[in-house]
Amino acid sequence: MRIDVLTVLPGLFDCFLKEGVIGKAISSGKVEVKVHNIRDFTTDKHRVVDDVPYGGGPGMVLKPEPIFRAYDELTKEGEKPYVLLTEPWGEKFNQEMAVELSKKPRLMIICGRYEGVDERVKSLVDREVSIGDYVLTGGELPAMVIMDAVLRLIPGVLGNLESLRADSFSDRGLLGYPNYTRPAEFRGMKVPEVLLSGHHKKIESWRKEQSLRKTLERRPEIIENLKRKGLLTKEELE
Ligand SMILES: OB(O)c1ccc2cc[nH]c2c1
Repeated sequence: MRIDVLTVLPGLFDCFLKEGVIGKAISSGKVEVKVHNIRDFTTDKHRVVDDVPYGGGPGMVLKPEPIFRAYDELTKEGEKPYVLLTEPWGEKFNQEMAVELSKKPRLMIICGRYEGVDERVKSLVDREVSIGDYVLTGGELPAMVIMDAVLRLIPGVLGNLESLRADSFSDRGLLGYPNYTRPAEFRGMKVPEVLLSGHHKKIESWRKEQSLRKTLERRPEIIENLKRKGLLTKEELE
């Protein structure tokens, strides 16, 4: 997969693209991520990327020309990207969307700003996406959240060990089961006996039950959504 990111703050992505699972996936060539400074696609000497909104009002709006120039330049060759715009008012991002996006060969993420982008930019956009109902200073952090959730799903990115753990449970958006490690007792708090039993079938069944129980308690809408889509097995529904 290739991802092109358009942003006025490219420096925010430096650590994200160098460290951890995502950093390894990029350095190994499993995925390609290019971050582009929208300012590099301006033509005036002051490299202006935003302007005051027509009709008045607070803040500044990202101008359409530099973004269109970037899009035209970056799509001259190769497959056309599926274009996302990070916006506070976008469609709520979730695991289902992450799975869908992970199947696209190429993405472009235009990072919105709180004051917004010129409406005409949306003629380039396939999906306006929000990571939640809260005010941020820009769409760069949402872009990193989206990339992290999507890129970890690319075959080979998580590596062998981790991919064994990435079962259909987490990828259906169900909450995880409780995790423990040594010591078996700490300040009077004991690890559940089943996890010490070495009985893999019982452990797997306990973990599934814990995950379903936690999801039902904290995010019942996820269970309802999976039920509606027939994505819960008969055993899981019991
Ligand atoms: O919730 B979000 O995903 C989101 C996206 C972009 C911006 C820009 C300013 N606040 C934002 C919030």
